[in-house]
Amino acid sequence: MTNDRRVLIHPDLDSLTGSVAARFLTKLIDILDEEDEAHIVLTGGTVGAATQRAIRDSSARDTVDWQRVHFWWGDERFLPAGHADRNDRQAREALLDSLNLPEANIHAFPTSDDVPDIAEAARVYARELAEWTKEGAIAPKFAITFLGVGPDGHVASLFPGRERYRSDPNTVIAVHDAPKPPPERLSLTMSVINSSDRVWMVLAGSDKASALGLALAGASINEVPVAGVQGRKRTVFFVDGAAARDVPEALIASTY
Ligand SMILES: O=C(O)[C@H](O)[C@@H](O)[C@H](O)[C@H](O)COP(=O)(O)O
Repeated sequence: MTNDRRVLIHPDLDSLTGSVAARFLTKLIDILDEEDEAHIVLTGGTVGAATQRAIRDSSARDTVDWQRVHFWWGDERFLPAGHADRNDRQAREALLDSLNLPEANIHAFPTSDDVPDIAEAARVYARELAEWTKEGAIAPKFAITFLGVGPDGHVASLFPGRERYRSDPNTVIAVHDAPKPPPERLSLTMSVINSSDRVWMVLAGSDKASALGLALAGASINEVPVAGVQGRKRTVFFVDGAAARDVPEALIASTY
């Protein structure tokens, strides 16, 4: 199988999230057969959260040795601890609180009350990433990075027309002007996202169709940031029929 970007089309959101959950748990078991631990990057957003709930509700959930799984985030809203809009709070409620998972395995971005200076918060998370990064790598060995995709084609908190964020040589950036509220966010950079073994994007709804179609038709990363996403081994778009409206036929791997 090549590393070409693959599009898997599902009839609706529920079948999409159920399929991703089943694939995720199966892949994680395979990975843990080979590796001592697995590092996973979670995403914020509604489709990401629905996917997390589907993993939580899967009958196969507890076949995974969660003690050996670490969770990170692709981005975070720069808000105080426990704020309802924080991606880590939403992921804990949707999935992590249901897992037999050590707290030390949860690598959340700093909170705005703990580290009030957002630039320092970005440096704090970059240091934590570095603690788990092997010699010669730029980030921990992320087995799977989940990403939601915005209607404008943003992923994590990398938005169109903000070249300075995507080409930043650091691993974590502070975003001050996010068009998706809240404006202050922290985000992994594209190079870190693309250092992942696998990037799995989850998107549903007709409002995502244009961005996905443009990205797959060769739009620039500046215009449609998702166009710049490429995992080291696999890059998969899990979509529903509405989001797949503009996907070139040749790129459709499966329709369920
Ligand atoms: O912090 C965030 O908001 C997310 O990380 C963001 O990148 C999200 O994944 C997309 O905006 C898609 O969100 P939906 O899945 O809700 O459309």
